[in-house]
Amino acid sequence: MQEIEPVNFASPPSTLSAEPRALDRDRDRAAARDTTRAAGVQIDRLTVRFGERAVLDDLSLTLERGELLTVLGRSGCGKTTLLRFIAGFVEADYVTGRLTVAGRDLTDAPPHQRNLGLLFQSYALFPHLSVFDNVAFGLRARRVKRGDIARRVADALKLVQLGDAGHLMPAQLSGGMQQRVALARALVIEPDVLLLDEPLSALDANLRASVRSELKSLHERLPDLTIVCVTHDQDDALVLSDRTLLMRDGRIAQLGTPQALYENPADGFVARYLGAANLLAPSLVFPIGDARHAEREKLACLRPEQLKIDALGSSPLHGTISAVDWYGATLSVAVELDAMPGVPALVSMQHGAGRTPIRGDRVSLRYEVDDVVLIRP
Ligand SMILES: Nc1ncnc2c1ncn2[C@@H]1O[C@H](COP(=O)(O)OP(=O)(O)OP(=O)(O)O)[C@@H](O)[C@H]1O
Repeated sequence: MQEIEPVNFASPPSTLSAEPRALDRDRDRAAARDTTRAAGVQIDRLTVRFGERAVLDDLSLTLERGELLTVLGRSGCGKTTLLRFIAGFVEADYVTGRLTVAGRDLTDAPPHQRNLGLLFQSYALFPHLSVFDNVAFGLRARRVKRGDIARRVADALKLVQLGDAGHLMPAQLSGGMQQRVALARALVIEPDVLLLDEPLSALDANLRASVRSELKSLHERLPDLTIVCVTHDQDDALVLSDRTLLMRDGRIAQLGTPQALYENPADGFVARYLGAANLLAPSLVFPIGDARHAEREKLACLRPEQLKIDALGSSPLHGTISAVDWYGATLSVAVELDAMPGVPALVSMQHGAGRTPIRGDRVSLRYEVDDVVLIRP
């Protein structure tokens, strides 16, 4: 069933004159905008314990308003629990720590008072409702006026490029279009934060790429909307994120731009998680005389595209090609290093750039010493 939940429902209409309340509300909103410009979501010292186990362990995090954060990590590391905490779905008994969204302390607020849009893995829409009615659902629950509903639904559908689809039924839409309707439904309530849990995982590879671009352009068109997106997919993180949070066992392994995580991983776990990494003994890649040559506590990290295959020569890295895999535009070449048997170095090269390597070739690997990053194991 549908798991997209606009969680902010209306308070009953006031019997008092609507105008002063509306003015108050507008003034409050304006004030909130001013004072919270820099703070979209703030999490302070969050620990979630189920029994003995801390699923989230003393986690602190501040997102700027309008930032798109992707949350990555292995299965079971606590990604969904983090999202559920923000949404208000983790029972208070299990939680210590505080949550502030758009300047409001929401730690103890029930889910329906948090003004969040949720879009979870399954995007199934209500099959018996038209696209319009699916999107209008949350607004009707909040008792928004009819005319306003029509306008806001039209705006939300336009935002996801489905301005003409309001009259269609879900069964008449492709998977990608259904996912966009689900997004419109999350956005129509004008949430402060959009929480996405694996929003692309039910889509096939092509559709995934296209909905991913939609999401990116949507983020550009809604600069004030803070988005937290849990994903397993590195490409989602690389394409979408302002910043990526890589989690490990309920803690932050590294938080930064995807580029920072890729180019300057904090440790071997991060290096291996985001893209392929060659992790080598520093003595193998730094020349004698370079202080880093003698470094024993660290690993030297070189990405596959930073290695070049060369004729056997004077490079300290040499060995035998053990596999050549073709990925369309690129070739991935595994080289069993003489100095490190059993853990082949990976080289990525453009297909068609020079002679295609052949399994069994004896080769050297060239690299720039300046490209090598020293990291914790
Ligand atoms: N209500 C709960 N009671 C007990 N344990 C729970 C509860 N919710 C989650 N867990 C446990 O907490 C751990 C983290 O779960 P969570 O769903 O946050 O992981 P995840 O990183 O999102 O994993 P996945 O990528 O597989 O969705 C898991 O071991 C899970 O079994």
